[in-house]
Amino acid sequence: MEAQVSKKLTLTQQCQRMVEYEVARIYDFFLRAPRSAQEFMLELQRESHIEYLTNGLNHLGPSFRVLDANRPWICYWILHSIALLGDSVDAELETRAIDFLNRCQDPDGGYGGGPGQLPHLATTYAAVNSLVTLGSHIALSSINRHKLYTFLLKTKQPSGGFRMHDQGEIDVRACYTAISVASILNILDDELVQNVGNYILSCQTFEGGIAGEPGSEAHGGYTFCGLATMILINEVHRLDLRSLVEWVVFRQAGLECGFQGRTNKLVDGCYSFWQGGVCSLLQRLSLDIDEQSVQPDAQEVGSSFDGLSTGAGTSQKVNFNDIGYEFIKKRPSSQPLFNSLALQQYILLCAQVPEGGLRDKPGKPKDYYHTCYCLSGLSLCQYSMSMEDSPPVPRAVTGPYSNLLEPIHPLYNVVFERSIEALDFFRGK
Ligand SMILES: CC(C)=CCC/C(C)=C/CC/C(C)=C/COP(=O)(O)OP(=O)(O)O
Ligand SMILES: [Zn+2]
Repeated sequence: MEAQVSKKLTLTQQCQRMVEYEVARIYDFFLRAPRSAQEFMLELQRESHIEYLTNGLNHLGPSFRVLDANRPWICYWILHSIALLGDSVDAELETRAIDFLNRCQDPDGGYGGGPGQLPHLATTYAAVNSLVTLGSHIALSSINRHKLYTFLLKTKQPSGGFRMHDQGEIDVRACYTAISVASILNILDDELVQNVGNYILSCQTFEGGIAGEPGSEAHGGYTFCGLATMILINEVHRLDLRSLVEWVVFRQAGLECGFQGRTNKLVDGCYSFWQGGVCSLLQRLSLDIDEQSVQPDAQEVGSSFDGLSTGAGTSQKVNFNDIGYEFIKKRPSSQPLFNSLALQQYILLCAQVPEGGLRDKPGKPKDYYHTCYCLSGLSLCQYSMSMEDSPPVPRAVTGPYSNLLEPIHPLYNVVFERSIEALDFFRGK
């Protein structure tokens, strides 16, 4: 009887078995295939992806009712994916996108999910990142920064957290989206930063990862948001970085070596960015992690990462708006914290749909969200072994070197060059 009960599989275990079977089938086919077929399977189908994405943007008009409260997100996922693929939209589509996002901008600041909808932090982040990705003077100057700052202050809570929207939920996503847009727009100040670090700290769990809110389970999406926020407000040393490293390195899992979002859950292509992003940020923090290892109390003292302030125990006034620039100057440790080649194989063989678009895992349909975050993760992998200013060496890129994507700024997840252009543009404001 006991033996029978123990053989019963939970739903997650049953799904895990089905995915394992499907993944084993794909890898078996790949390993037995002739070299030319293997090369094809590992090729990024750039043209098909661009076609799938451009079609999506063309259909984002008023008749596009699916995900109606999410249209700035669809814009961001598509525009960012196209930019990662080294392409851009034509002038007419660009003008339509700017006009549409402008109609989502609330007269009192921030962006809603569609024209006339309540401003929301998540769609504000998506709209700002879309406009930064478009990058033109018209796109960047369409953002009303003064009103946006007022909106951010309205969402700010005394606990340090932010509310997603008027009467909305308070969580780590809200902190990240608020701080990220304030940072790239050069409007981040002491008032917005006040107590944010305490809130994020209260969400780091016993496992080492970060949860959406205090008392919840550590999750890759929130861990990226929490870690990026702590870096942007110059308080990353307050996290327990060693336990964060230990948590994230074990999230690359399964036969397929993709990332899972949380312990004992299934691998999913989108975590290539959320968890891959955590690894990539931590790779640039290796000195701070070493410091915590030799001096466990470094967390408590006012140290912050080098290049911005002095060492432990001293507190020097930092210009928050310089952090986006300074962080990427930090030399990453030469080795990534995860198996980059195996993750690239997962993305290309299992998450890529050769006809265009990327997905969570075999058996799931493609969508713009997974296309965006699988490609963002693939880009992180490709550049994970390269030093500043040098292109990746061929052995760092799985498949042909023509698979190479544009690099991203790991704190904002916009194409690197556009992020610097936007930082320069708003610095002068
Ligand atoms: C910038 C921004 C808005 C970031 C959002 C970050 C993000 C992806 C958060 C994850 C949310 C969450 C708890 C998903 C769990 O879904 P699930 O239970 O279906 O998936 P799982 O089994 O993989 O955990
Ligand atoms: Zn996913």
